[in-house]
Formats: sequence, structure tokens, C-alpha cells
Amino acid sequence: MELKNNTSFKICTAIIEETVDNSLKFVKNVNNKVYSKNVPDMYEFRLDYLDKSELDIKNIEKILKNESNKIITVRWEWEGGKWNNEKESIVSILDILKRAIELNVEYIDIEYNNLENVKEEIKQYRDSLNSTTKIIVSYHDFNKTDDFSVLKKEIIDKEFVHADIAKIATSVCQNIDNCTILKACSEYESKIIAIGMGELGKITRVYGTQFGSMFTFCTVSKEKASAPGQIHIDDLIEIWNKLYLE
Ligand SMILES: O=C1C[C@@](O)(C(=O)O)C[C@@H](O)[C@@H]1O
Repeated sequence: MELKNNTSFKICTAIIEETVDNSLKFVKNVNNKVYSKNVPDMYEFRLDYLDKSELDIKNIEKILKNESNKIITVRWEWEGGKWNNEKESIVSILDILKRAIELNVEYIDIEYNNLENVKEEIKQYRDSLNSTTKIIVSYHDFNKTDDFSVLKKEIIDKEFVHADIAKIATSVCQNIDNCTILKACSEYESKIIAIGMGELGKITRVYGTQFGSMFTFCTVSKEKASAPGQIHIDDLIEIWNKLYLE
């Protein structure tokens, strides 16, 4: 996202539609500025939102082959997503992510709390194909933000065993939590996506990219936020332009 003074920060919008066609229609509408004056730099396709009737690899390929700059995420229920064992029995996450890797999708996102062998298999598959896909390893805490020393030692440094990019999204319960998130942005500059969730965490969604977070997540429609505290893209661009212009 190029701001008026040529400062550039990246914005991602999550697509949380229940069908492949609606997901692609939503992206087209966003690119045509139907919902917002500004267009994000990239899209996160949250395939965990897809209805069971949509779960066919050929159908999902229509998203994997979409020309937008994208992250493919299939978020398990135990990590705050919509994926469950019933959906997994229809088509496995591994098959979806391996197909994404084969198609050199820009990013795939896997949970830190996933099984080690699953993370290892995905990384080895990507490396074996010399795929250009980058691996994001995500950690979410919807209740708190641990101290930086705990997040660093127990989560972020361990994410890098399989990750090209580490991600933490934790709930901000007190202002010091924002300092923790921004410290993570700064300490792992350009190799991390760090977000403070909830109303109190909005400051990290405004300043995080300036401190070093690779990008931030915005919504393009008030009704379509994929996490608590996401700011509308037009509001964020207005804030950024005021911050970096006046
Ligand atoms: O992990 C993240 C970050 C996020 O939870 C947020 O807080 O904006 C939104 C999710 O869609 C994404 O996968």
C-alpha cells in the first residue's frame, strides 16, 4: 500500500466466504472498490469457512490458481477457525496445502500448535519441489498476551523451525501487551506478522508494520472481520496518511 509520501506498508484482507464462487466474487468486488475506496495488497483465503459441499480439490484449485497475491489458510477449530474433523474427512488440509505448494501460491499458513510431523511434512514437501511458496507458522491466543520473553522462547523461535515467516496474534488485555507485540515486530523485523487482537490491540494494527511486521490485516466491510479489532482499510489508510503526512 503506497501512502501519499511513498511510505509503503502491506495490508491483507481475509476472505471468509462459504463457497469458492463467492470467495472469487468477493475478491473481484474488492478489486473493483465495491466495498471500500482502497484495495488491499493481498488476500488471505480462509478455506476453513468453505461449506462441506465445496470441499473438492478441483473446486478449491479455482482459488489456488486465482491471480491475486494470496495466503492460503485452513484454520482448525481449536485455533479459532472453522475446520473440523468432518471437513478433514472430506479433503485433508495436507492435500490442500500440498496442492498450493505445487502451484507456487505466495504463502500458506499453518498453526504452530499443529502436529510436528504435519509441519515437517509440509516444509519437506515445499523444499523437495523447490516451490516458491513461503510458509507462515501462526500462533493465536484469544485470552491473553504472554510476556515477550515467553513468546520469544516458547513460540516465535520455535515457529522458525518450519516457518519462513512467524506469526503471533494474541489478545491485548492491558496496554503493556501492545508494547510486547510491537517489540516482537521490531525484534523480528520483516520476518514476522505480529498482531494484538481486540479493541485495545488496535494500536498494533496501526503501528505494527512501521515497527517491522510484514503486514497487517484489515477488513473491507464492517460485517466481514475475521478477528476481533480489525480496522476498516479506508480508516487505516486515512490514519496512516495523517501520521506520515502531517
Ligand atoms: O492469523 C490471522 C490474524 C487475524 O487473526 C487477525 O487478528 O487479524 C486474522 C486471521 O484471518 C489471520 O489468519
